[in-house]
Formats: sequence, structure tokens, C-alpha cells
Amino acid sequence: MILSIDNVLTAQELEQIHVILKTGEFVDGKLTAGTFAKTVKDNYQLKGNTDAAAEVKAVVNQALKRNALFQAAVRPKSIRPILFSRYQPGMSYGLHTDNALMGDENLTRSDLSLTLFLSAPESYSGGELIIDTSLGEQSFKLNAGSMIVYPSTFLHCVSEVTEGIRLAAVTWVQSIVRDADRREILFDLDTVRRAMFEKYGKTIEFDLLSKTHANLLRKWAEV
Ligand SMILES: O=C(O)CCC(=O)C(=O)O
Ligand SMILES: [Fe+2]
Repeated sequence: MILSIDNVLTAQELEQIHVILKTGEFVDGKLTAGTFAKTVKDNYQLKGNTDAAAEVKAVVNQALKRNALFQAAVRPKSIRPILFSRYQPGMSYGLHTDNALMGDENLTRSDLSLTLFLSAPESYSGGELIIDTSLGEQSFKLNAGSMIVYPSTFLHCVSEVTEGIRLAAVTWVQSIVRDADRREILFDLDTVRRAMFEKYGKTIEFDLLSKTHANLLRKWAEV
């Protein structure tokens, strides 16, 4: 399942991030790419381990934490440090696969990748996130503050930016439910059970669905 979530950031948070990214120090994005992805990665990334990076990371982490749809669909167990990237005209990130395991001591398995778009789509040309799914290529260029979450199992790329600046936040998530199909079943069950509660209250059907949801989660969760 590829999930598009709108308004992850408020206008105020977006503004705060833009102010920081305007003066923040950017470094070559190749520094955070795997051996082979490095050969096709051409962008800048906000230098990590600075006060500026800590502030923007905190804003995005908080936004992910409060987003009910993200939490229900993704079931994050751990989230890698957020990267803030900048693409200027001529820059792109060619077709690649994300590393399966990330980090040194605390390994995170990349079950899901996410791109949180930070620039207004009309402010730059190109720069689509293109995901090579089993149904063919799907191209995304969302409003500033909106986010795409997709299984890290897909090949993907960022097309060349030909005009303007593309700013984005990206990271990877290990889910407590490793398997994407199982994650979707749990998400659907949870959605239906909540909708039934809203509509009919705490009926026996709601209780049975809740039991099934909880029992499947017990079977499939890795905690
Ligand atoms: O910027 C994006 O939309 C995706 C970046 C990406 O694929 C990566 O950092 O691995
Ligand atoms: Fe990637």
C-alpha cells in the first residue's frame, strides 16, 4: 500500500522549517547513501548533528507522532533520523533501492520509506518521486506539508529538478508488523472497527472485530 497523507505539517511548522533550512548548512547527499545508491544520488542534505538539524527533526518527529493515520497504517517501531534534502536545477536521485538495514549499533530494518514534501509543487519543475510498483511507475509531487509513505521494497527515483528548489524530508521506518499485507489487513480491520463504533456504539459485532484485530496483532507483532 502506498499512502498519501495530506497536511502532516501545519503552515506554521512549514514556515519554521523553511526559515531554518534557508540558513542551515547543507552537505553532499552522497554522505548518507549506500555504496551503490551513491553513484546516482545527486542532492544536498542538511548537515546532521547541528542545533538547526535537531530543531527541524523535532518538528517532523512530533508531526509523525500526532498523525493518527500514519500511526495506524504504519505502526512504527523505530524511525531513522530524518534527512532534509535540497535539489537544485540539474539534481536528481536515480533509480535505487534503499538499504534493508540502517544504522550502526541500533539497526533499523527499512520496512517503509517516506517523503514529506516541503516545497510548493508550483515552485519547482521536475523533482517527482517515481516509484516502480508492481502496477507500473507511479509519480508523486505533493503539496508542501504532505507525505508519501511506501514499502521500502520498491525501486524508486527522484526525477531531475529543472527549475526552482525541491526541499523534502525523508526517512525510513521499521514497523512492528513487518509484512506489508498483514499491516494492511490490520489497518483495514482497525478502520472498520472504529467506523462501526462511531456509527453503532459498542455492539457485539464491534467486540468481535476488536477481538480479531487484537488477536491478529498478537500473532504478527514483533515488539
Ligand atoms: O526525496 C525523495 O523523495 C526520495 C529520496 C530517496 O529515495 C532516498 O533518500 O533514498
Ligand atoms: Fe530512496
